[in-house]
Amino acid sequence: MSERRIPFLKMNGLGNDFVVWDAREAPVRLDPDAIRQIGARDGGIGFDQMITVERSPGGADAFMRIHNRDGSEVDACGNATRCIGRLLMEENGSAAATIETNAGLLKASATDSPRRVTVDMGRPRFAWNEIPLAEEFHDTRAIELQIGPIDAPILHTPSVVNVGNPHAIFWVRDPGAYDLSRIGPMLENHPMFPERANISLAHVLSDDEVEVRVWERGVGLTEACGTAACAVGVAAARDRRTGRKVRVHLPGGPLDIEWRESDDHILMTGDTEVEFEGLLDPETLTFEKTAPGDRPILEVVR
Ligand SMILES: N[C@@H](CCC[C@H](N)C(=O)O)C(=O)O
Repeated sequence: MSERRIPFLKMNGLGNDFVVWDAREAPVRLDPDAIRQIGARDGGIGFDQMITVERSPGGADAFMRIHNRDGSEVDACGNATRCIGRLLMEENGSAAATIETNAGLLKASATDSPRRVTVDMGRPRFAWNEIPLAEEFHDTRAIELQIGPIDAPILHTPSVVNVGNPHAIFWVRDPGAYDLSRIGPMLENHPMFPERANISLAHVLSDDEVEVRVWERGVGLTEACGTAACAVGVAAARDRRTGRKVRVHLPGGPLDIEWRESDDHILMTGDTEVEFEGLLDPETLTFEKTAPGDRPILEVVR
């Protein structure tokens, strides 16, 4: 057993779950193999993303580093931003927190419930080379891409958008009717997406409600994906399928998305949950759950 076991928190946003380390005082370094091992649902801690809270070089309350369960480092995670926002607001005793990410500086703010958090995810990007796509398209509301037989495609002409990470959204009648665990990997790794992509199947229910299932890049099927909800909200409004405020229903629950007209920013509001605390042995990669203490939550992971 290693002398220094690393404290962690297990959290989730609508079932999209994370292990969280506080690396502001002492670095936490885990290579992709270790991330895959501890992220595994069978035998590991089990998570969709690993979140490392670090000191912010840009002067925000903290920097948030994001790894997918496959060990890849990525730039954005909407649900984790709400979770880390909640921890930082609790730590600072304030109603707002700033979070630096590789995708930019984000702001979390409190709502009338401590577990419900709003995050300003910044502006969406629509240019083909910002998604990025492998081919030039002037109109990214519906790009030429399809899978299945040429004359009877299974899915086709997705909207694409980057909200800190790449998303493709297929508009369908019934998201539940597709075998997303089979189709998802094909689309995630499609040559059109040089950095791979998060894949959503979306059905517009009304002017302010959309139902969505997501295949996340580097993870697979998840209960919810905050950036996918943002991407769907923006793509739906851009195409006049809905208004600029929508409730996105994901398998794990709803997220409220507003694409604000005044500054083009996307606001996302939804629940966060603390599941348990634990200690990881960085040598053996084994862990144990520990009893919750009576202290600010982020102190637990110091
Ligand atoms: N679960 C996240 C998204 C995490 C990153 C994504 N899988 C990617 O590779 O871009 C969310 O809530 O946004």
